[in-house]
Amino acid sequence: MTERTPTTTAAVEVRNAALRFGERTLWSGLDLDIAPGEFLAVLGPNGSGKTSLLRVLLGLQDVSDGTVTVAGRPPGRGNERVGYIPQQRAMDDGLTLRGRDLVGLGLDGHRWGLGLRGLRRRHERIENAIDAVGARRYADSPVGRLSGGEQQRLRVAQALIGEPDVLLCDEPLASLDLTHQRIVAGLIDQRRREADTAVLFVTHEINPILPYVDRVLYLVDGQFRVGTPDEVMTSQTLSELYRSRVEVIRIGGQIHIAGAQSALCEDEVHHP
Ligand SMILES: Nc1ncnc2c1ncn2[C@@H]1O[C@H](COP(=O)(O)OP(=O)(O)OP(=O)(O)O)[C@@H](O)[C@H]1O
Repeated sequence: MTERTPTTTAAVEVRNAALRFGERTLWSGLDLDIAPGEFLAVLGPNGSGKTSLLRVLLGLQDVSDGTVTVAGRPPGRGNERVGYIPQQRAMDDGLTLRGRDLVGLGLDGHRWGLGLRGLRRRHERIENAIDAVGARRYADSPVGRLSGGEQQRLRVAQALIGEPDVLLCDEPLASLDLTHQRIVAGLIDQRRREADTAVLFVTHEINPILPYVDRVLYLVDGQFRVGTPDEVMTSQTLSELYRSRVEVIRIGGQIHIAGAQSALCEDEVHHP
């Protein structure tokens, strides 16, 4: 096990940050502290800058203004304390990499020392990660042959094996069936409860993760709101953000959004 020092400061700190591409401002004046163990959902229509925010936190994109730290450091720079679950995409059928090797890639960049002891520790960590996501049955299969849900469980194991303090998830439930959505969302929630990992979860559909969400960051066309789901997911707040009438309806513990504006796409299938 990696030694964990208790974190008292924010896991992610964003100060007065802006991101611009040419004339276009995706967001500006963004202040955000994400606490250890907090689950933040990042919502918004296509092109509002959700993935770009993750890219900033991964160190793949510089902010135009302001400052950002992730797990106590500037983003990127080989920060082992950050896990990333990319958008679900089917892997190439011909990919012969085995499940356990895919999971092991999540340990690259970690120091294991030389010799058998290091190898044994690495092996144990991989086995534990595979068990934690219930992927033992297909851990030795070529990943290209696995179903989307099985592949996604392995990606979760790969992201969690480094014991991250911050977990960045980019629509990890897209194209999973309801059962697998529940399983994957539950695994992510379990991690933050057991290990105080802060979670940033980009999604178009809040309902599968609603029981876990502490706060929402909702981005629309350069504007944003941050708050609890009860504060942000209201007709008034979303109408202000979209600058047109939007109805938020809560039925059976779920949130449904209806709006005149075609830009709204929370209830549509996304990224076919
Ligand atoms: N490096 C770049 N240069 C110029 N424009 C960019 C760059 N990266 C992203 N953009 C633009 O910024 C906007 C936001 O993109 P981003 O992928 O962050 O949106 P998103 O909210 O994740 O959208 P989606 O829901 O469709 O995934 C898009 O219009 C995109 O074309």
